[in-house]
Amino acid sequence: MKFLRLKHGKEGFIKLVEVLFSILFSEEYIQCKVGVLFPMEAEESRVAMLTLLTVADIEGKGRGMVASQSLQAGQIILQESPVLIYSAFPLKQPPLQAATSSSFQYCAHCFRNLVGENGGGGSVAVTCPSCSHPHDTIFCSPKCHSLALASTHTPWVCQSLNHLRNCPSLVADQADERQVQARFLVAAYNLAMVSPSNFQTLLSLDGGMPLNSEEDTAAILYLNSLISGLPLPEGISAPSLQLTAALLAKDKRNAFGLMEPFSQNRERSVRAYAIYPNASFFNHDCLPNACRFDYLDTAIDGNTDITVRMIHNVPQGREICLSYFPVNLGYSERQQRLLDDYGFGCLCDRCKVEANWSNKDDDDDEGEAMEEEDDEEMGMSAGLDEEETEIELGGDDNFPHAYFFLSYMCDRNDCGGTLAPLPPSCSGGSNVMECNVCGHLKSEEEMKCES
Ligand SMILES: C[S@@+](CC[C@H](N)C(=O)[O-])C[C@H]1O[C@@H](n2cnc3c(N)ncnc32)[C@H](O)[C@@H]1O
Repeated sequence: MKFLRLKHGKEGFIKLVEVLFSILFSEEYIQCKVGVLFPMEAEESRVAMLTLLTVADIEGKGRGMVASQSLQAGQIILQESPVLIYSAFPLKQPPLQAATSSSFQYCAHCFRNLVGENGGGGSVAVTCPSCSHPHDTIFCSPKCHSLALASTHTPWVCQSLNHLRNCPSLVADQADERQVQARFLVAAYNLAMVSPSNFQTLLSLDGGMPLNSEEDTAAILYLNSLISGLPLPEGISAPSLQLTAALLAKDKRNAFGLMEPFSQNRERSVRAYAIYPNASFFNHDCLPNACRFDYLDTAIDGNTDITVRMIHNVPQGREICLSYFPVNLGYSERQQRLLDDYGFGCLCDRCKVEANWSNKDDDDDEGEAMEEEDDEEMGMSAGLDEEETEIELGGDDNFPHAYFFLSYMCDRNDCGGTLAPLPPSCSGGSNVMECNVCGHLKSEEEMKCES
């Protein structure tokens, strides 16, 4: 098998991994400066990808993405593959009757749905012969299986997941979240072995999260002892507590949830988590100017790629931000989530305005606030033409972002998605908006009729 061949036949590679581990597991590494750590080829590929965007220091936010040139509504500004991807399902076996809603349904490598209209599996699906719970590790095709053997599901991953699934303290006593974190750590340590440069990229991401609580500390201690107990390849020592803590923080701050398709009246759950090398530089804004699309169940290659598109035009030099959650959340919930998950309080223009709203603790849905706005104000905002799609935050002190909600919020029930125009063609910008959650396409005419 590939892993064993590497271990016994390619001493040079193993030496490299050993050196890497010995550096990585030392405390000094975690305190090193990022620039020093990128290998040349990773740095070069970043530069090549980022012709439209520049990574820059942004006051109070660390690094961020800035437009290197003016960007047009709908323009694709970033499309890239993950450096790391792992299942969002706990390790424990679901009861048989729940199997249809579990990881049984997905390819363990590309995470496409194995059933349903886009199911990639069908009769060619392959089960991992070495997994103790083979149903947890199904691949949609022999191709995905062989790709996984060399990357996401190496024999070491297979052995480690088997070990963890048989660990009663994890599968019986720990919360689902802990089991998913254990999956992440296995994926991350595997990355160090199969792609040292991608592992370095992972380590270079933001994640100096201070421990929030005794619970966090206990979780890190527990997970580190769990991972230290895995059968590590010869010559590789157990990971340090500091490295495990740093990896968990990087995951928490940078992982994107790849979601189940939208379905009305059903809460959307996460199918897999993915970490992208450049998309991780986007900071948050509660009124974003770009948004992400993913097309996990498409049949074409690159289904786990992230695509980031501009919501509206922005000039060169402007910071490009995403919203880390649906934009229709209320002020208090947004602040709480950012504090809990990312360790910062949001000071964006929208939050500055909403901080002064007297009912900010009750604002669980911005849509309601919007409906209370008078028609005149809404009509005026909706009347702005394409040339002026830069959002004006100065107009109305009470609800200056009404224009954003009217123009860029999906209005389908329970969706909460953001709309961005389809990519412009050589004949000009598109006037069809796509929702990044439900996928609904809406023409400018429909939008005008509604307003
Ligand atoms: C996905 S990373 C974004 C890139 C990051 N700034 C960096 O230096 O690599 C998320 C982290 O960026 C910072 N951040 C993002 N948006 C911010 C904002 N609006 N205000 C302050 N900090 C922000 C927080 O530290 C957050 O945990």
